[in-house]
Amino acid sequence: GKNGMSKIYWGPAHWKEVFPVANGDRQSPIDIKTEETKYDPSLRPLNPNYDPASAKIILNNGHSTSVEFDDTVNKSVLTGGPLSGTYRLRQIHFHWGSNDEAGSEHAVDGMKYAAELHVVHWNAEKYSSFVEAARQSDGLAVMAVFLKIGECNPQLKKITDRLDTIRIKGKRALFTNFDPSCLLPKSLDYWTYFGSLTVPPLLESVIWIVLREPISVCSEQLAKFRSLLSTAEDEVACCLLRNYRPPQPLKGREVRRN
Ligand SMILES: Oc1ccc(S)c(O)c1
Ligand SMILES: [Zn+2]
Repeated sequence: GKNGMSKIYWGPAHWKEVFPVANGDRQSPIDIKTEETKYDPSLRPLNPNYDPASAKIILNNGHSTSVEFDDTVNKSVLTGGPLSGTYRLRQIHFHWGSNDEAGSEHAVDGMKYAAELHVVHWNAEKYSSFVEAARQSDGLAVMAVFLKIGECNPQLKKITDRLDTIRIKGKRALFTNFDPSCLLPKSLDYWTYFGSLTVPPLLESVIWIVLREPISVCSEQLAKFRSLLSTAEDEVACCLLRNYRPPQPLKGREVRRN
């Protein structure tokens, strides 16, 4: 990690030294080459069904900001799409860059968006906890939504307006009555492939569902994400300017589309 003294930057290039799976066969994110995606008629429509009462807190964990949901019961779930069974909503979080030109993790024909939202679910039908599911090849389902620079997003404002109260790493605040469907685009058309977490421990347990239509975000809203701190109270302040992992080798994987 970073500290005031020796600036040891623990960036993505170093992760393989501690997590060898960083060089695995199903790492994320990837650059989606649209001409090579394969239409799959067996893919069903996505069916997100979230209860706003499930939202609990908004958190700065030092490498992103997340909204955490009550995942002790099947109140907010995702079914359909490529999924067999019911996946329970756990949290949403964001990835962004130090400028508006890059920041998304997945790319589309080499093009990056300004940021990316991850809506994280776990297979509560087969496994008894998120931590157990995160170790299974079909344990997690993450919906990725691209954020494209444009109009300020009134739904995203509910989140960006609270970031000044959780600037320091480890800070959290109450955050309820929030249905993350409000951050989804009109079309739920998607690409899907088998991948991993994009942050350490980079576990290869994610069924990725990347929505093809982006939502909008304005520069001022992105600037608020960058003003979060990656450092705790007792450390020299360091801004969370960027937290996206670059695209990883496809290693023969197929990307399907509905
Ligand atoms: O639980 C998760 C944490 C981080 C990331 S990038 C995920 O995709 C899931
Ligand atoms: Zn993520």
